Amino acid sequence: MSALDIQELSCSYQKTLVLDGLNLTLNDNEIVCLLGESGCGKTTLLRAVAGLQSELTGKISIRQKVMNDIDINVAPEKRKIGLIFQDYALFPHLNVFDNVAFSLTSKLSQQQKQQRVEEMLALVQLNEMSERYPHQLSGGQQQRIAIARALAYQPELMLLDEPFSNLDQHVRFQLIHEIRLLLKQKKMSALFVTHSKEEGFAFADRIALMQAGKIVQIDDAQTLYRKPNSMYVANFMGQANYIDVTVLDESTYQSCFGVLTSKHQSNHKKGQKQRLLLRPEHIDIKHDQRGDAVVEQVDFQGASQQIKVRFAAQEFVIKYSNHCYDSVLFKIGDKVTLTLLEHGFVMFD
Ligand SMILES: Nc1ncnc2c1ncn2[C@@H]1O[C@H](COP(=O)(O)OP(=O)(O)OP(=O)(O)O)[C@@H](O)[C@H]1O
Repeated sequence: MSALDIQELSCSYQKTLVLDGLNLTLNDNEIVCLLGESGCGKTTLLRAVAGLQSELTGKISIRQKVMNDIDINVAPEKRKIGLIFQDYALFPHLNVFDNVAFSLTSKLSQQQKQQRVEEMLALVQLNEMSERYPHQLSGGQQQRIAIARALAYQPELMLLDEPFSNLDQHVRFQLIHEIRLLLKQKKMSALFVTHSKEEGFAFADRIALMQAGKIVQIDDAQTLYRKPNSMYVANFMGQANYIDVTVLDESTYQSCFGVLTSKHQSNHKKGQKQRLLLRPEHIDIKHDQRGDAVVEQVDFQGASQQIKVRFAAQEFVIKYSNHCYDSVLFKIGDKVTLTLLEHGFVMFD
């Protein structure tokens, strides 16, 4: 059964289309990340699923129950969703225990409530802190309480809007892994908004990349990075070099690196021009006094060097891994030779 099904969803603000006939399905026990640049409609989509958005057309179903359709608009509190925001949204005047207990229905006895809250606090490993108030907790602890509160309500779907962006780098990735594990333990499906691809990589099973109110590609992180379906996706997912190639036959291409041979056959036509994607780690660099490429910029990044090189009248960005202590260091003006390493022959028109 799908946890969430969105069909042809459109939404406008004052006649400006923000969601444009968008389709998305979340599987059971799946975490999907909505990724995209600022203003592409991520939060609007999350708000639409939560029932907080007006001016919608299209259909939204949660666990096959229709929430939005022509003449249907189920109220937010009846959608059985857990919401987590960037600012934690805890009640400052309630202690941790009461914050977590807040959304529990009055149908539960006092003892059942106590049990549920204790279970949730144990889950986020904060049972020692039930008497504290939000201002006595770190940002990471407050977010774990917000998660405990959302889970206590036993939602059918979790919606998370930039939940990690107020935390520093170290706590952020620790919490991302912790909460992912927790959602998996609880077999919870979740839709998660971020503009950070690193967060998406770490937290989600699949990433839906949005552009101007549409999902342009949805896949796991490796596929999005290695097999982007457009230059927009390729550029969003990481640094990209492109070279012009001419198709010689179904598996060979003429390029500034000579003739390139792919292991796979394509249906490109002989003579066709294509743009070939080369990630910075697909190009090897070696010092060479007789080399026909020149180093223009070097950024030492600890584990690697990012090197800009001019070759064949264009600039290439190369990632050189400092895998041993005395790895070669490059400097501006060095003459070098570039060689292509194995890559996926991803090409665009
Ligand atoms: N209440 C509103 N009234 C008018 N326009 C709005 C309103 N809320 C959002 N918008 C516009 O709708 C578009 C999508 O906004 P949305 O907040 O969904 O984007 P987003 O992808 O979540 O962006 P960000 O990453 O910056 O949060 C933007 O162009 C935004 O300016």
